[in-house]
Amino acid sequence: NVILSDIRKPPDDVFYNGPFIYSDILDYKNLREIVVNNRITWLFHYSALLSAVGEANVPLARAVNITGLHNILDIAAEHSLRLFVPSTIGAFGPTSPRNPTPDLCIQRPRTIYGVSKVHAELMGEYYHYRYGLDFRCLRYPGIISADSQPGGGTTDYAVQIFHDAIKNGQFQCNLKSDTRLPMMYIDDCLKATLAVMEAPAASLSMRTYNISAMSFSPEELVQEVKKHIPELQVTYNVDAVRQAIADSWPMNFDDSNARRDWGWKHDFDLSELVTTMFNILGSDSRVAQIN
Ligand SMILES: NC(=O)c1ccc[n+]([C@@H]2O[C@H](COP(=O)([O-])OP(=O)(O)OC[C@H]3O[C@@H](n4cnc5c(N)ncnc54)[C@H](O)[C@@H]3O)[C@@H](O)[C@H]2O)c1
Ligand SMILES: C[C@@H](O)[C@H](N)C(=O)O
Repeated sequence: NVILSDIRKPPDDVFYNGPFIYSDILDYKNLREIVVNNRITWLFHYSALLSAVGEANVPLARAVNITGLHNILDIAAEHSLRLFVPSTIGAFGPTSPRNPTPDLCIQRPRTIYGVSKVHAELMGEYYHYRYGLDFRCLRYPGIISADSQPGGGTTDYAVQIFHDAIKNGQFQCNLKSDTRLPMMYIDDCLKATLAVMEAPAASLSMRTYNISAMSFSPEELVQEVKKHIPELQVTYNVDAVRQAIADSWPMNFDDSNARRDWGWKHDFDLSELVTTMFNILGSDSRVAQIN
């Protein structure tokens, strides 16, 4: 049984497909009430400000990503919950090895987002060793999905291109054409998340794992998209903030520990990702046109 929550109004498909409640992670009493009243056992903590919006509002990012995490850790420890917190390629920085980036290496990110995620990784591991909290964490690549709009991150372009290509056959990319970043289709992301949560504790040699599926640059994505929409017109208008962030992030992720410990294996490569996105968004736009 799953309860979804947010501080934003849910879309129809979320609202009509199961319980949805308002929950602000900065409200500790309310979190406790939800956990107690619903006898919650596992908590997936997704609330955060992403990299680009975090740089635009550091105080809010600090509150949500750091104070919010503290609330979640305390609630989870107090009620013996199994806790999942996503980390990110953004938890690495310019002094980390970038191609490939292993699980254990120097982590000196230069964004509030990255700093908050390194903090989450370390605090979760500390609570695990200090209080026995069952903390599990995956470092996600840029996640690409058809059912939500990009949330203000550096990898947003790789979602936006599909919407713009279908809507008007034009796309303006805010990263340089050769900026290579690790990416993943949402189904693989969810598969990995459930797998690490269900893995026997004895199989986990670490509490925080890199996961990887593919890595591409805007120009490589454009070539693949053009196989479906050959007339697509692409221009580049580089956003300096996002470009600086992307240039400090991993180009390829080494996820060999996840593959060895709990059998992680991705299903979607670039070509399958693009075909799937067009299948979903294409049928959505045909339904919208009919309506
Ligand atoms: N999308 C990606 O590419 C990606 C990659 C790596 C890691 N992650 C991680 O996955 C998580 C979700 O990312 P996303 O892309 O869905 O981001 P998103 O911005 O789309 O969603 C974040 C959600 O947090 C909610 N939120 C903000 N403040 C809140 C508060 N005080 N209380 C409760 N909810 C609050 C927002 O309303 C929003 O719905 C984040 O932790 C992010 O770091 C995402
Ligand atoms: C990579 C990830 O953490 C997020 N999509 C961002 O760009 O901020």
